[in-house]
Order: sequence, then structure tokens, then C-alpha cells
Amino acid sequence: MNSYPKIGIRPTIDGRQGGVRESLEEKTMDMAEAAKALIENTLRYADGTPVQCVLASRTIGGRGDAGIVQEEFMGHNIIATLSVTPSWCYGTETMDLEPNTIKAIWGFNGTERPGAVYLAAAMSGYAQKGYPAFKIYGHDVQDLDDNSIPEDVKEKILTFAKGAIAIGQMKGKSYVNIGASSMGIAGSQVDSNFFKDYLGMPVEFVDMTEILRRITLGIYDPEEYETALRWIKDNCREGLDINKGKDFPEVITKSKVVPADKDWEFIAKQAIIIRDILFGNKRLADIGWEEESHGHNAIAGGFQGQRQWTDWLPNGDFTEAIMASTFDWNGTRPVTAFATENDTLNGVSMLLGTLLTNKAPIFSDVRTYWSPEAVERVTGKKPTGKAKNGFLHLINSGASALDGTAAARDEQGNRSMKEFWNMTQADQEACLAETDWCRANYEYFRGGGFSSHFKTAAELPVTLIRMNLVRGVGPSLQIAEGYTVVLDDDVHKILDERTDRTWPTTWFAPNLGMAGFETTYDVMNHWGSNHCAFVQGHIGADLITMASMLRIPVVLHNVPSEKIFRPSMFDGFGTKNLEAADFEACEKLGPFYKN
Ligand SMILES: C[C@H](O)[C@@H](O)[C@@H](O)C(=O)CO
Ligand SMILES: [Mn+2]
Repeated sequence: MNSYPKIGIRPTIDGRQGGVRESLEEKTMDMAEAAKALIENTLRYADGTPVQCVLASRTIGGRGDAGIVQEEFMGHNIIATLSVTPSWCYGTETMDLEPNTIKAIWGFNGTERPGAVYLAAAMSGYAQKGYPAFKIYGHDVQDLDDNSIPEDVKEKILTFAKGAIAIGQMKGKSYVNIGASSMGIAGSQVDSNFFKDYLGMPVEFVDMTEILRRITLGIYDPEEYETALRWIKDNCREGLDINKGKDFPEVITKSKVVPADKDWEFIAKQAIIIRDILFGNKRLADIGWEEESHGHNAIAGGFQGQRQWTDWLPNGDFTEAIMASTFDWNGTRPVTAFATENDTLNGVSMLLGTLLTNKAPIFSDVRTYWSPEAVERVTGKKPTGKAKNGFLHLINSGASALDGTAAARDEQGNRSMKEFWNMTQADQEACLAETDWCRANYEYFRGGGFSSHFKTAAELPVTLIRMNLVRGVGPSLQIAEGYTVVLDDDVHKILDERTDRTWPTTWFAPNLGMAGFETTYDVMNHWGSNHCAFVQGHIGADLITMASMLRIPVVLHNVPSEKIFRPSMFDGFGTKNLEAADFEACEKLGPFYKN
């Protein structure tokens, strides 16, 4: 299939015929094959298909060969190129000079032939021409006949490829903005130019009344609706009803128009319809709704919910939670970055996280910093282990991917969050068993609905992500690596029940020690908004590389400096203060998708 974004592999060579070129042909092609195999055997697209590379049919010894290869790449949706070489080649005469690709060169670190010298020459050429390109060569010298890829080189090739493929998957796909601004949250007042210039994504605007129209006119697959409703009844256990016994004022009681015992029927339709709005559904054409069957070519979206909708209709918590999960009533399937409160910037944070990991993105409010002292005062117990320096309470207002239970098991039987294609029936059942669905708090949600309620019950490495827009700066990214922590049951209960006890909770302890991460309090204090997204794994380095490709500076992170991998020309902006250099390089280069 041509539509997947691909990486073009360019074997470059010393063009001198009569001995030099001939002696290098095989080694150069071997390197190219090895790089291709590494990428294709390791990485997958969001739909689970292995990532594809296109290998040039020939080595590139000069611009003539380069032109032929460029033509070969045309029509393959090449988002990035990786040039590989064991030898000296003629710098600008062999480089990828196509303006729209993301570029890297792997220069073999040997001494028989000077691959790393070419690499340095080419990088200076790229810097001079203003093309950011990634420089890859091994830490240790290899022998020319050693065709293995050293671990450090593998890591760099894969970090580069992951970022490029993620960018390629976003390009041209839409963010579907359902509704408008939620409760004055600035992130939900979408900046479509940010999406266009930095991510290459159109924003589609859909009014929330579209959902009501489709419910009223029956614009959904009636058979799928029955399946979804049955699945909900069989699998979504109801939890606490916090409204029970409360004597609500009339402004609340007169607002709920869908009877409480019909909520799930409404919610099942709402979930199917929102998915169809994003992605289309062939079945709609069969029942006479051709236009609706096309969808909006989405990759992500968000639902305003609060307030106008939730002031009289069941909320979007089920839809939001299930869209971002690795499974639904149809079994396993790719996750969708889908933002609560239509916080578009958190939707982007979810999208970056999931594209780099293929795991469920968890949406949360960054609600509370719990100092060790405050925990002890309230519970009588000092936090220990990873929680000893205090922790953050991550808790969304009712909707987080069910994978956040960490009920799925990895190959060793440990709690985990997994790619959808690794989710077994038992994993799905376990996530459902650890989630109950609490009737929405009518004081907030007059129209009712059900919130996904669970706790993250494992100590897992995770990365918190937040995209911000700062006037005068533009977009900037915040990253916090750390661990989810499991509190003693009694401590958990006391802290959790102080807040909204019908919502999904994760306790998070950031890794401390870097600037901005002096204490857990500092992390909460520096966070740029009320929301974050997180995914399993420490992926800060991958995010930094990807952000540099998009020309988005990273303003807060706790990634060890030896893992930071940015284009070589960023060094030309200074090496003493990497954050300042990142800012300046991103500003000078401008957004990836300039007009
Ligand atoms: C129910 C409340 O309005 C919540 O939705 C609110 O605390 C937020 O989540 C704000 O982001
Ligand atoms: Mn919120």
C-alpha cells in the first residue's frame, strides 16, 4: 500500500570507478539492507502493520545517481530518508537535497574507509544550506567486514525512524473538533494554524448538534448499536451512584431529559456516532447516508462536553474512555487520541504519545501535589518507595482509557499497558473487571452519564506530555518521565475519596534531579496547564527528537542529556545551554510545514 509514510534508504558511495567504488558496492548495500531490516522488523504503524522502507536500487555516487533514486522514491510517500555509507562520498553531490524530507545519515565508524568523515562533511553541508539532519555514527570503531549494527547506532536509527513515521502518519489527517470551548479552557479554543503549520493537519469543525441529528434521524448502524449495547450491559459494571439520596434543587432535576435507565442506550449511540464522524463507516452508505459514510479523515479529535451538552444530556465519558482504549465491543483495534473537554493541545499530547508507542494515551487532570508531609498529616502514614518525595494525583473528570488500569499482562505476567495487537481476550476482560462505571455526579453533569472509575494498580514507567502555546514563543513541549505508584489501600482510599471518587486515578512520581525537577512540587508548579497525557514507557528522548523534527522547542524535561538526539545543525546554536539552542534553532528554522 502506497499511502503509508515510508523511509527511503539511500546507500551513498565514493563515486570513483576503477577500484574504489567497486570495492565498496557490497558493503554499502549491506549497510542499507541492515538498516531497512532493523526498521521494518522493529517498528509498526498505528494499525499494527510493520513499518516499510524503500531501498534505492543502486548506490549513489553523485547527483546523477541521486536523481534516479529520487525518482524511484516518488509516489512512495517518503517522509524521511536515511543515507548510509561506509566510505567517503562527495558531500553535497550525494546528499538528499529534497526539501520536504526529514534527513539522517549513518556513517560507518571504521578507519579503512572514512565514513564518518563523509558524515561530518555532509552535516556541514546541511547546516550551511539550512536543512536540519541527524548524524549517526557508532561510538566504537568497527572493522569493515563487520556488518552488525552496534546498539548505540540501532538506538539512533530507531529514534529517528519512530519520530519520522509518527510525523508521516499525522500529516494530512484531521483533528476533529467536536463542539467549541469547554468551560473557558484555552487549550479547547483550537488554533488551527498551529495544527496546519507544525503538524500538517487540518482541523475539522463539527457542532455537537451533529450527534443529536444522527441519533434523531437514525444515522448509525442499528446492528452495531445492538452489539455495543449488549457488550456494555455484559461488561461495564455499574459502580457508585454518588447522587443517591441527595435532594437536588430543581435546576438540576428538571435538566435531565434522558431518563437514567435509558442513559446507556443514548451513550452507545453517541459512542458509535462520534467514531463514525471521525473515521466514516461504510455501513452508513448502505442505509442511505453516503456523505456521512466518508467521515472526516481523522487521526484525533476531542469532545467539548462541558458545559452546554452535559447540562442536559449524558456526558461523553464512555465515548472518550473507549476511543482511547485498545478495544471496544468489536474487540481490539487501534487507539484514538481523543480529548476530554476538547482540550486540543492535550489531544496533540495524546497523539504524540500514542504514535511513538502504539499504546493507549491516558488523559488526566493534573489535580494535586501531595507532599510527603501532607500525606502523613492526612493519613497518618509517610509515603515510601518511589512515592517518598511526594506525588501528583492524575485524575480525569470521568474518562480515561481502560488500559490505565494496568490490568493487561506482559509476557512475564507483569501488569502493563500493551499495543492493541498484543491485547488478549483475558487482558480486555481484566481491564473491564478493574473498571466500574459510576453514575456521573449530577452537580457537575446535570444530564448524567457514566464515568470510568479505576486506579492504576502497578508501578510502571510512564511519560507525561503536554503541548502548550505561549504567545510570543509558539508551541512548546513539556515532558516528565517518572513512575505510576501504588499506595497502600488505606492511604489510597483516604486520598482518593477526598476528591471526586467516581473518576479514574493515577498516582505519579516524577524522576527528580534535573533542572525544573528539583522537587515533585516544582514539576506540578512548572506544568503548563490543568491537563496532561501519559503513556507507558520512558519515551522522553523520542519526544525530544520528534519535537526537533517539527521545530517545537522542549521547555521542560528530565531526560538524561546523553539520550538527547537532535539535528546536527542545532549544535551551531550552542552546546552549553541545550534548551536555549533548541529554542533558537526551532525559531530560526520555523515550523516544519511553512507556507
Ligand atoms: C467536572 C469539572 O468541571 C471538571 O471537568 C474540571 O475539574 C476539569 O476537569 C477541568 O479541566
Ligand atoms: Mn479536565
